[in-house]
This record gives sequence, structure tokens and C-alpha cells, in this order.
Amino acid sequence: TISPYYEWIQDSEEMIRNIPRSKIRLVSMIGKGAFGEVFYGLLADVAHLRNELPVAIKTLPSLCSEQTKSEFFFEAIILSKFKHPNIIRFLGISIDDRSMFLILELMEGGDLRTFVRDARPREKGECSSLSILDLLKLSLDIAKGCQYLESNKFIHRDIAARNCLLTEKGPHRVAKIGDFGMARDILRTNYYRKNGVAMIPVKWMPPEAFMDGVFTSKTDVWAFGVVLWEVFTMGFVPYPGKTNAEVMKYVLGHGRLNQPPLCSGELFDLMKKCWKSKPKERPSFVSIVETMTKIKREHKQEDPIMLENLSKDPAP
Ligand SMILES: CN1CCN(c2ccc(C(=O)Nc3n[nH]c4c3C=[N+](C(=O)[C@H](O)c3ccccc3)C4)cc2)CC1
Repeated sequence: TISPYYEWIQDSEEMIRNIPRSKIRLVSMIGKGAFGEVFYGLLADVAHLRNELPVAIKTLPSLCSEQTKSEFFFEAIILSKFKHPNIIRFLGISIDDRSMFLILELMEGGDLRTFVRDARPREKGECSSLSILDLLKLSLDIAKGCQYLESNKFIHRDIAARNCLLTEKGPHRVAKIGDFGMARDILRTNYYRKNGVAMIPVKWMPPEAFMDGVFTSKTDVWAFGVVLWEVFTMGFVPYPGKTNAEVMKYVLGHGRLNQPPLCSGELFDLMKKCWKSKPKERPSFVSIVETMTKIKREHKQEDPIMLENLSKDPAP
């Protein structure tokens, strides 16, 4: 069955801008993407800007399969449809006989999971560069990005801290959903694999998804609850020490992630609601954003996170 999105994407009336290669300058590699590299680059002649615009360039090696090329193009079509402060901005593609580039918004802070892991206090007495309020802000950013997808009836299928990016590491950082690889592959081929191996993010999935392959926005809500847990454990792997099979059994047996020490009762209540077995009982992203906005507004203390706060092991 062709996903309902196929028509939606097929009739994408918005033209995707093909940026002449002469306007693009690759400067340095900033990361290795799923199938290509991601470079820091400069884009010339952008609108009103006097000097070049720093951008991220996702490259596709020239010698690659037709399938990979269409995957790459499909990602561009999906990204070009979204316009939201918490979804990575797509600027255009650049195709020439040798290679294909995706030109994306430059997110200099790197991915969310690495960011919170790197921000963990190392020794006793040392405090983190982040406060609980910082973690709340980052989580609320992603909730807003998810709310936008929900309102557009777009199911992401792989909401996870590793797929979110930060504009910068500094205090004005904004978190955005930065990767749509899973949705791209499912929309295009109905299955997902990286380098041939089926990669299913079981630890971020609800029972109806890993048991029956049923995906709705309530699937993304469950995954968002796990992102909250990732952020408030400052980058733990969910269900530490459990294999995917053990996690499925545990979750089917109504087992759930524990309350992270940094996480308030109110926030843990929200997480638990995201992990209700019945999809209908999980909150919408509209109500998740409302709840998190209230929690953030009521959160007064700015004190930085100490190792002692993290010490109680959140592992079940
Ligand atoms: C000391 N630190 C070390 C880490 N460092 C970085 C590490 C990685 C990045 C980076 O990849 N930035 C990106 N900007 N735009 C896009 C990016 C990735 N994209 C992609 O499409 C990637 O596929 C992607 C998507 C989501 C999550 C990860 C990767 C689009 C920036 C800084 C800052 C300094």
C-alpha cells in the first residue's frame, strides 16, 4: 500500500530550488551522516545578505546506487515542506553530474544526546554548565517541533535525542528535529535499513508499533516521552543493560523507564502518560506543550546541576 503521503509529496507544488554549485563552498566536515558526510559550508548570493551564509551540506557520494539517490531526493522533498522554528530548515539542493548536495540550516551545537552527555558534571562538587531550566527549554523546543508535525499529520517514527540538533552550545541554543531518515525510508519503500541491517529503534517505540507495526502521532508521543527521559538522565541509553528483545518483553509486561533523579514528579507524570499502553490515553503534543510550558514557567531555581543530583542510578 502506498502511504497516503505519497500523493501529498508527489503534488508538492513548491519547487525545490536547485542551487548552482558555483555558489557553494565546502569548508570542513562536521559529521558523518547515515549515507554521506555533513560539511560546514558557505552559500553565496543569498537574498539580502552581503556576505556568504554559513550552511550545512549533506553530500551524497557520486558513485552510489539509484536507490540511494532517490532516498536523498526524497529527504529533500520532505524537508522542503516544513517551515517551523523547531524543525531544521531546508535551503535547497545542488545537483551536478558528479554529486548531489542537500543544503540545510547549520546547527553548530551538534546533536542533543551528545550535548547533554558532554554537559554532565564529572566529579563531585563540580557543577554542570546546564541547569534544570536548560533541560526543560530543550525538551519544550522538541515538543513544539513534534506539535507542528502532529498538526500536519506527519508521523516522524524516529523521535530520539540523537536525531535532534542544537543551533549552538551557548545559552541561546534552540533544539530542532534534524533528521527524517526513518519517515523518508518508510514513505519511499515501507521499510527502514541503514547499511542493509534493519534498524528499528525498539527502545523508543510503543507496543502497538513494535508488535503490530501500527504508527500514528501517538507513536511519536511515546518516543517523545523517551526523549524526556534521555534529556533528564543527561544522555543515558534507555533501559540500560537490556537488549531490544528484553525491552519488548518488559514493556509488554507494563514495565517502564524509572524516574530520572533530575526529573520532578510533575514531569515524570507527563512521561508516564506518554507511555500509556493504549495510544488514545497518551496526551496530544498540544497538551504536552501546554504542560511543559507550565512546568517551565513554574520552575524558578536556576541552580546548575551537580553530580549529587545525578547520582541515584536511574537504571531500573
Ligand atoms: C565540540 N562539538 C563537537 C560536535 N560539533 C558538531 C557536530 C555535528 C554538527 C552537525 O552535524 N550540524 C548540522 N547542522 N545541520 C545539519 C547538521 C547535521 N545534519 C544532518 O542532517 C545529520 O544527518 C544529522 C541530523 C540529526 C542529528 C545528527 C546528524 C544537518 C555540528 C557541530 C560541535 C562542536
